[in-house]
Amino acid sequence: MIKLAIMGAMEEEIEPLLAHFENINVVEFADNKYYEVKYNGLEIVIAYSKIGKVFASLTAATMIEKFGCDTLLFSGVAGGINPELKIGDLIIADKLCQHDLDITAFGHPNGYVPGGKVFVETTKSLREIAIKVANENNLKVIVGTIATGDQFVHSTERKDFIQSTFKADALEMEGASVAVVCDALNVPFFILRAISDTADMDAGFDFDEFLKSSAKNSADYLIKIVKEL
Ligand SMILES: CCCCCCN(CO)Cc1c[nH]c2c(N)ncnc12
Repeated sequence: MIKLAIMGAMEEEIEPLLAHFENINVVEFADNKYYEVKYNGLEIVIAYSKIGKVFASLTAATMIEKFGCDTLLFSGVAGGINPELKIGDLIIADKLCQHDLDITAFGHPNGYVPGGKVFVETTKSLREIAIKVANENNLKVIVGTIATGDQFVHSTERKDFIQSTFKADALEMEGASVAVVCDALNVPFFILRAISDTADMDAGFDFDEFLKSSAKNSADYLIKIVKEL
């Protein structure tokens, strides 16, 4: 029997998820709120971390170490890099990296530190369930690389650096840290994002306009996946 963690970074990313549940028990811990529900015979813990890699690491580790979750699904929005990704489109990460982790001064590649690895792969079996659900629901999703960093990217210069350095298809601010935590703790995980902007000079405006609708796209798809677990 799996105990499922469902995580987002912002309240707007989990609000459309919480809407599916009732009898929610709220646990306050480490400056955050964890929402416990039962659904389809599953025990689920839902939380939003707050923005950025540090908060996301704290929440992912807490859901696993304190709440005993043994599978983690992330739902949220992202900036699109791959021109195939339009606002509202869905991307499933097959691997993730940290675009702002940089000790290149010592000859190391971008995104690498000793003992770490540039790319962390997500769990294949969870991706396969997600693809099956997408096919059954006629949903267009792409599978690709997501780059994570502690900055809201709103310039083609930074976007182009991330694309050329990591061949990333989308970018955001939490996924790779969730990946490192789950990988280290041996917990299967899945990262899903819907595009809210294209990380260029219009990113801020587009993000404000499309956060809600894109977060709902991601959440609605995630719920369909949860039903298959
Ligand atoms: C109040 C401002 C909240 C920004 C949080 C954005 N999330 C971070 O995970 C996703 C995201 C969407 N578009 C992005 C972009 N262009 N750069 C970085 N991250 C993103």
